[in-house]
Amino acid sequence: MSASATSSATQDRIPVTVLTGYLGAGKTTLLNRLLTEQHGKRYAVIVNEFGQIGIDNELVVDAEEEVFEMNNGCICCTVRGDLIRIIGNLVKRKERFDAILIETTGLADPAPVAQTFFVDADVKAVAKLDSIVTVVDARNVLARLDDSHEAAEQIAFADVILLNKADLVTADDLAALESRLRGINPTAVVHRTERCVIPLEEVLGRRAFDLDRILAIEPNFLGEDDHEHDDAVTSIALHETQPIDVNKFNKWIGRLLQEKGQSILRSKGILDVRGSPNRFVFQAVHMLIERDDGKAWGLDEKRNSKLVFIGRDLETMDLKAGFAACIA
Ligand SMILES: Nc1nc2c(ncn2[C@@H]2O[C@H](COP(=O)(O)OP(=O)(O)OP(=O)(O)O)[C@@H](O)[C@H]2O)c(=O)[nH]1
Repeated sequence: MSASATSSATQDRIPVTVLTGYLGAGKTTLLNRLLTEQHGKRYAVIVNEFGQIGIDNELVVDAEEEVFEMNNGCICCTVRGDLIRIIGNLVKRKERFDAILIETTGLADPAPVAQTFFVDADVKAVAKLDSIVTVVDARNVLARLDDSHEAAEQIAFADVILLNKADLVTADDLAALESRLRGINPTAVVHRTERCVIPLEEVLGRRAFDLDRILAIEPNFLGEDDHEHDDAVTSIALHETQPIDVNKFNKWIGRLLQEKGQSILRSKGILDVRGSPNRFVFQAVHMLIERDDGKAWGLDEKRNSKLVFIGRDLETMDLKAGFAACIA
């Protein structure tokens, strides 16, 4: 193939941006920000989450974009086949998409995700990895670097880092964090952000992914897949069909996270609250809780509640009984 033919083939491949970062760092916040900007482009979004009940797709803004959900496992392990299949299907309709955005679970090792774009011949022919964007939670990252190798991998693989939640730490903390990040990854562009506010062009279409840099960190990148997970982190998904009493729920969850928030890394739910026409959206990172009104329930819609916890020792916390006691 001539050089010009190669470069035009490369240009035709659909660019893929991988959004990664530890649980609760701000990946969905970033995704929503990108999707609501006036970009005039059409993106396909692939969301993978940890936990059997899909909540993230409901938290992604109601944009024009089509959202594909992969909930049956971690994107870097069992659902890689799904990823390959979804991308294959997407590019068949390529005229409709300018780029693909993939939000990984907070526990994903980005290496096997990135690897998919180099080792799978079908994917490689149609899509190219544009960049890996890692969102870092300024408040919790130091603890996570101590106890989770995924957090370090996500930073090491990044082409762009958003040092997010700048509002929750001091300027001195931010400077210290930034130098810690630089120690792990000297080449990524680091942006300090609050709620992932950043111009779209700093994140998308960077053409930043550099295979040689990755091979220098992980020489076996294109070889065998041998990544490991922190098996101590598990998830529990709860489902209720009867309406929830919001006061009981707030009291229960407040106390639970106060007492167990170190072990509960992330929790989120979309609840059917008695007397409310809207979904009640709850989310927390450790003990920091946010509550919001979500979309209104449709008149014929079957209302129900979903709640997911991700963390350590969850089976000791009687979560099912606690949630059941919040029924109105
Ligand atoms: N104070 C503060 N809160 C933030 C910021 N960015 C995001 N949040 C909140 O942090 C929580 C987690 O944000 P998400 O965007 O859902 O994080 P995520 O990385 O997608 O979470 P998972 O997909 O569960 O791993 C939400 O309650 C956000 O509103 C920020 O800059 N400052």
